[in-house]
Amino acid sequence: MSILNSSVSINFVNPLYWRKRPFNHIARLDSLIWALISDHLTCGSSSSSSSISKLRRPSIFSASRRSPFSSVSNPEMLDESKFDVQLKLWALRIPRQHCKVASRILNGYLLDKARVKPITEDPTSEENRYVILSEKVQNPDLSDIPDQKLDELKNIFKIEVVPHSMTLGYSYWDAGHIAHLNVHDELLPYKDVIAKVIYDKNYPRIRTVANKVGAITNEFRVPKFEILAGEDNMVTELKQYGATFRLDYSLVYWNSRLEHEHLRLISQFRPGEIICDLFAGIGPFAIPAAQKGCVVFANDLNPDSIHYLKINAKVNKVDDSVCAYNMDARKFISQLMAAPVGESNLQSDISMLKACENCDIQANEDTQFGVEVEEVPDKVANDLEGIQNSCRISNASVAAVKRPSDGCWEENGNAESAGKSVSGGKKGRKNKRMRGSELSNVKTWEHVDHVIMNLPASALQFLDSFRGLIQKKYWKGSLPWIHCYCFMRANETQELIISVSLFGNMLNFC
Ligand SMILES: C[S@@+](CC[C@H](N)C(=O)[O-])C[C@H]1O[C@@H](n2cnc3c(N)ncnc32)[C@H](O)[C@@H]1O
Repeated sequence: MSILNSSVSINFVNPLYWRKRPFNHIARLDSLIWALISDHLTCGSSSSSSSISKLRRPSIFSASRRSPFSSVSNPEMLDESKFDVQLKLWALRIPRQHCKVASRILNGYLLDKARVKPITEDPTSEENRYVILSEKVQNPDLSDIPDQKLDELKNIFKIEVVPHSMTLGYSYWDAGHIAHLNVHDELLPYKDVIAKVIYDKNYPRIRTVANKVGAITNEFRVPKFEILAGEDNMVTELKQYGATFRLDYSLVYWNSRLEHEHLRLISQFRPGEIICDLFAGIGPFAIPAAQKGCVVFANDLNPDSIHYLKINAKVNKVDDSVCAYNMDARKFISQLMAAPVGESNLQSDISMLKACENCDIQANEDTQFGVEVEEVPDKVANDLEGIQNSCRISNASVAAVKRPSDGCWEENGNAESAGKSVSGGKKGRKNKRMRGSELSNVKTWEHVDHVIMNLPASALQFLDSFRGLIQKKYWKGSLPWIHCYCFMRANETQELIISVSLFGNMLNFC
């Protein structure tokens, strides 16, 4: 069959992409530090104040964005309004007596911002209040919220959705314990004094001041840092749209500026869908997708990323629906989606198992944030069966794996919703969270809804792994969406990239 049967979406990442994104908290921290640097240098010496006018602005202040500083040599002129972030959200207008129970039901879907209450007064009536929904609820039809929760709400009151906007301003923004700098060449002679000022003025809130050195060249896309002041500890915790992420900046890839892109893509997923993330990092697609009720097979070549991905799955209580793998993406997808055919597949099952075992979390290793992550032994019913059994499944005894002809979700007596899921995943399986035993029945050679390939520098080169992978005799329902990120040079067009990537790789459905 021809390529037309494959559904591939290529997300073009324009080099200016990051600059177009709204400020995020890391960038904002850069700005605050920049203010501090400016302050220190202008106040500290007259010669440095003259050099300040020649200083290059931090990268977030691109030509397309005005600096928050009207005059960089005068910190008094800091334009705080430039730090404003406008949130356009949805809220439920609810009789005030039902707010408490509504908040309980909507747990995980409420606005989750430090120091901001998700319940506020209705400006039009004293009898009601607004329950503000999180950014991940993007549609006023509330299709991002599980049906079961909506049904529960509807049994109590009539749901009324209203738009709600709010501004998080300069005073709102806070920073984690790491001040992460990107000191430009002109400032390098001052780097230690800059770090000392930041550290002294902000300790104990900021306990580590680190500077990024050199360009990122390694395959794991991890920047190198030098510690300029404080303790050598790059482990931190941050939040994105309600999910918590732990990571070691010195070991894994992380870019807070991708938050909106993560959110945009996840808003396309429906509960019950099967997602494969080939370059998952520490899980910014995988964790929220699982929170939405998807089943996620997440892979990354960097063992440290997988270590934190597993921790993050546990911390966010979705470890029963995220399977983590530590392999090269090409091998991962070929093994994940290949139909089981006798002995050759046994080999791949075993290698998948090994890949999983290699990155097991050590018992009680990550205790610094007060959560202990325990070793959960792999429970695999039968090595001869599908590779999905190689997931580390907690709190579940794995049910006997069904033959490919069995309905994916029959176990719930919900074959119809299974049918929906596999035939294009309109609404999935009623948003029910996967349990380990159900997860073990997912057959990724029969159906996958979305594949994420977020390694813009080279993801296109992995597209040929799909050639001949999907077998018509096993496959059920529509073909997967392949979300493949790439950079686009000025002299390239979307059409060119699509034609080279797709026809060059001859994606097909055999
Ligand atoms: C640009 S990062 C994206 C990570 C994550 N999706 C995110 O948004 O934060 C790309 C990831 O691909 C991983 N990676 C690089 N080469 C890989 C390969 N051949 N197979 C699997 N993962 C790979 C890196 O370790 C890195 O975590």
